[in-house]
Amino acid sequence: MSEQELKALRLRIDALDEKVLELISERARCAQEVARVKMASLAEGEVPVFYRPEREAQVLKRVMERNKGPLGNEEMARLFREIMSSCLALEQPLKVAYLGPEGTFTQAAAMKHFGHAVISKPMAAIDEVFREVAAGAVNFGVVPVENSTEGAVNHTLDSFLEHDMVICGEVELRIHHHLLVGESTKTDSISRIYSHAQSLAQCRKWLDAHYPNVERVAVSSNAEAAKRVKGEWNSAAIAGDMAAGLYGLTRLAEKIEDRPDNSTRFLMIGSQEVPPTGDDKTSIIVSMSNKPGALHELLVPFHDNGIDLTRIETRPSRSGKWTYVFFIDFVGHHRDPLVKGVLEKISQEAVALKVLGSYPKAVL
Ligand SMILES: C=C(O[C@@H]1C=C(C(=O)O)C=C[C@H]1O)C(=O)O
Repeated sequence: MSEQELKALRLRIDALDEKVLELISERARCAQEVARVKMASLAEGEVPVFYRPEREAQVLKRVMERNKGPLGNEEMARLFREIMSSCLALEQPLKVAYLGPEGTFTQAAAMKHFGHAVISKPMAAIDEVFREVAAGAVNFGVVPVENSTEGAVNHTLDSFLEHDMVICGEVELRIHHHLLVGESTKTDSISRIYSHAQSLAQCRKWLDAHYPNVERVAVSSNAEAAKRVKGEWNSAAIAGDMAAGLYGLTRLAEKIEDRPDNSTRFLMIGSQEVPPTGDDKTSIIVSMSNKPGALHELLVPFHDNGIDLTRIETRPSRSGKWTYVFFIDFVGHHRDPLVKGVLEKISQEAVALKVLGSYPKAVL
């Protein structure tokens, strides 16, 4: 390509960037106007709601539907995700607590869902995230809820039994683990591998094949594992890209998870009810009396009404020995007439029924 051609193309890009810049600024001014309208239409004593997850899901979906390339739909939606995040921050910067420390997959999930223009706060444990949200110190919390290889995150499910929380969103992340070492690690003398118990489990076969006699040490998070390795000559960590970058570690082996489709689902928790978008999910907790056929009774109304169950999990109820609660996710919104009918039917049979929230299905 000639120098002249290159110069002409760069001039075109400069001109386009100017237009993009002007359009983004115009969009941001619109968001400021939206904030003004929201404030002006408040009733006496009413708190303004700036963040509207249902609207954001619709914006992203529209972008993906209309995108003609060459950028892929997900790539384009990610760009718009960040533009919206910045526009919302002009209205009100969101405060988000997540399962920390910095560099965890939960932080990556928080950024994927809310974008980077949020004030984020790492918490030491899942229960702390719930408490921070309940105390009103942050607007939302982000916690892992299930992994495609290892199943439920029980700490999260149990925390829902203890706190009154509304689920207002979900996000899924593909989880890639790497074996990481620090500058001072002697790679032929590794005698200890740190990681979170879930991640050690997700890489069990790989570890059995490559480091069968090395001690596996479970720590509170992958980021904590990465942090420890930094100063030790005989240890390695299993963690993801964010932790590797944050602690300046190098990859001795990449993508070592046993299943290539290894993914984790995260929930956004808060106190805000989300209106329907037409493509929603609902999460409920139900406890049934301990009698034969109780689970069957619980599931029949879903089947009869053609409602798609996406997940069912059982946990001890913590209020009596050998009594259980069911965590159920299904497609639909609790305001849909069909879903309403099913929930009414179930509540007639159940000892207790709690709707944890209806929220847009993950777009990204
Ligand atoms: C602009 C609004 O407020 C926020 C910002 C949005 C955006 O930038 O598109 C969308 C929804 C809200 O989270 C709105 O409610 O429309």
